[in-house]
Amino acid sequence: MAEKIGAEAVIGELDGWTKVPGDRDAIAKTFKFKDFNEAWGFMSRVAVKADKMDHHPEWSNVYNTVEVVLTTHDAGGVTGRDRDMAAFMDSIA
Ligand SMILES: C[C@H](O)[C@H](O)[C@H]1CNC2=NC(N)=NC(=O)C2=N1
Repeated sequence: MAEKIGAEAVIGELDGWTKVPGDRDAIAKTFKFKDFNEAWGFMSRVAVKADKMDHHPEWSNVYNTVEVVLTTHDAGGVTGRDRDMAAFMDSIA
């Protein structure tokens, strides 16, 4: 199982990610795109990556905005898998 490293460690390394409020150890970011087509393209690429990694975001989409929360349920918090997924999202957004 992936080891919990914690939200604070990861938000210190990445731009624009924050710890979710409350007790839950998870990181969040809101991605804004030009329009729905750009947002959906991003989600499609992330979906392929998530399927390959077997690591899945919690997310929602409204038009050009994608809100993402990442945590590792199995580990009860943020792990390197979340950091890798967050970095991938940043690299293609
Ligand atoms: C059985 C399967 O590998 C697990 O349920 C995976 C799937 N995707 C997952 N995604 C996330 N974000 N956290 C997990 O703990 C997780 N576990």
